[in-house]
Order: sequence, then structure tokens, then C-alpha cells
Amino acid sequence: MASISSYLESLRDYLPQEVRSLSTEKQIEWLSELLSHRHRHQREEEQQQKAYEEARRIIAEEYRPLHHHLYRLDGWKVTDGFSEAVRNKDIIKMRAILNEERSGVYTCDILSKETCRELVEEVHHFEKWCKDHQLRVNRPNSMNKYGAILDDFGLQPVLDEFMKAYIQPFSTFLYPVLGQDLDSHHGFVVEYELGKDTNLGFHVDDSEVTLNVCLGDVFTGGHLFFKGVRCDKHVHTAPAAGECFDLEHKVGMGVFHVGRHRHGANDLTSGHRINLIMWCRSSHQRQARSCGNCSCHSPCPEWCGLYSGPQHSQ
Ligand SMILES: O=C(O)CCC(=O)C(=O)O
Ligand SMILES: [Fe+2]
Repeated sequence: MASISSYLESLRDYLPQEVRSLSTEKQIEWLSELLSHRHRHQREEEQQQKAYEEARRIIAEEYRPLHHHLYRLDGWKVTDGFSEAVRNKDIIKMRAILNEERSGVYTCDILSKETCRELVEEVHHFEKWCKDHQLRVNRPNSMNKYGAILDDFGLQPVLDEFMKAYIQPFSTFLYPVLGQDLDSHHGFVVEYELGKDTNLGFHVDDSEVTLNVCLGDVFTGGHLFFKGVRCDKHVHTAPAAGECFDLEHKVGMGVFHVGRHRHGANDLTSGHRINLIMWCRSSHQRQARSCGNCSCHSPCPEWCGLYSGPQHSQ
């Protein structure tokens, strides 16, 4: 008991105010509850991870694609302008096919209608297969109850190739800091329909650069909204009026933006919208930004909308 008390003494400054005023016994009770909650949570996470890996194993062994050619890059039809610009990494041609909607957000026609339709069919085929095999479809992230992770059913290699062949050439010159050295991705679709998910809250992506391509369908509303690029330190600050704008989707059209460009999706008012999202990441960028185990001392970087000149980290 004596040693626990001395532990408690050393922890005192880190305990919440309301716990500090409790008796030693109550403090011990509070701490053991906290620890067992933490253990339960950890066990649940481990079990979920195991189940996820097992599901991926079954999918890899048993899932039969609907459109086999989508699993090879040459099976994806991109628009002529896009493929021509990218083929020779011709910056003038790449610039020419891009529309800069507002600072840092670019659009261009990327995927043919046929590839968009086939991707939607493949996702629905996979979801039906999961249902028939009583497997849970993993959702892209905590914000979506619908949609699917494309990397889960065999599209990871082709999406990696897509990132290297098509996204990297654009991001290299569009985003001189964050757009370099993309080396991994999270590829998924988001899906909206009345009665299901209808919008997406304000957030930043876990990516250096994001490509968002509208695959379908027929819908109204659901515009993307943007509210300025921010670093970790400034992510909760108010946007300036000039940083706020909406962007309408069009089937086949892709939107490039940095992951730290705060955004979301407005309410869908009718129909069905499904978009392909590639969160492209750079381990090199992440390492360069990290500050030991935390980001609290990192100075505000130049790409942040609130950058105000060089500062000294302390
Ligand atoms: O609904 C959309 O098109 C945006 C999706 C998005 O921002 C995301 O999944 O990170
Ligand atoms: Fe996003």
C-alpha cells in the first residue's frame, strides 16, 4: 500500500482535479477502473484487427471479381487529355487540363464513364458477395456507415500503380512540399443516398494529398465544401471568408487537394452519389514533420493558411 501511495503521489499532478480531492482508496479505485477500461479497449482492438485480417484472407482466397481488367492499370480507361498529359510528364499539358477552382484545389476530367460505371459495379458486386458470405464490409473510416475499402478486395496494387503513374506527377508540381514522395495510400469509395449517409462532416484527411473522383450516379446536392488549409496547431481556427467555397461533382471529374485542406460534403438532396477517394501518403513527409512523439512544438509550416513567417520551435 505504501508503494502505491508513493506512486499516487508522483502521479498527483496528472490526475484530473476532481480525482485529486478523493481519498487514497478512491483514487486507487479510479485508477484501476481506468486501467481495466484501457485493457478491455486494447483487447477489443486486437480482436477487431484479427477479425479484419481473417476477413481479408478469406476475401483474397475466395472473392471472384466482376471486372477482372480493373485489377490492372491498363484496364482503367482515363480521358485522352489526362493520359496524354501524364504520359510524358509534360507540366505544360498537365497545367492546361487542370482548373484551379480556388487556391490549392484543382479539378480535371480523369476517368471515363465506362470505368466509373465498372468501378461502381465492382464495389456493389463485392458488397453483395460479403453479404452472401456473411462477412462484414469494412467501412472506409469512422465517418462513413456506407462505402467500402477498395484495398480490401484486391485493388491495392492497381491503386498503388495509379497513384505513382497518375497522381504523383500532378501532386509533385501542384504541392511543392506535401505532394512529394507519395509512397502509400488508403483507397476507398464513399456512398451517399437519402436514408443512408447523406453528408460528411468538416474534417481533414489522413493524407498528404487526396484525389477524389466522382464515379456516379445521378444526384443533386452533395457539393464538397472547403475551409482553408491548416497545420495541426491551427486546425480548429476560423476560416477567412475567401477560404470558404463549394465545389460541385461531375461524374469522371477528379478533385486534387492536400489532406490538410479542411473540407466536408454538404447534404445530398436527391439520388445516389458514389466517389472514389485516394488518401495518398508520404512516409518521408510524415517523418520530416514529426517531432518525437508529438507535434506540439512543430512550428507552423509554410503551407498552412495561417503561416506568418519563420518561427523558432521551442
Ligand atoms: O464525399 C466526398 O466526396 C468527400 C469524401 C471525403 O472527404 C473523405 O472521405 O475524406
Ligand atoms: Fe476528406
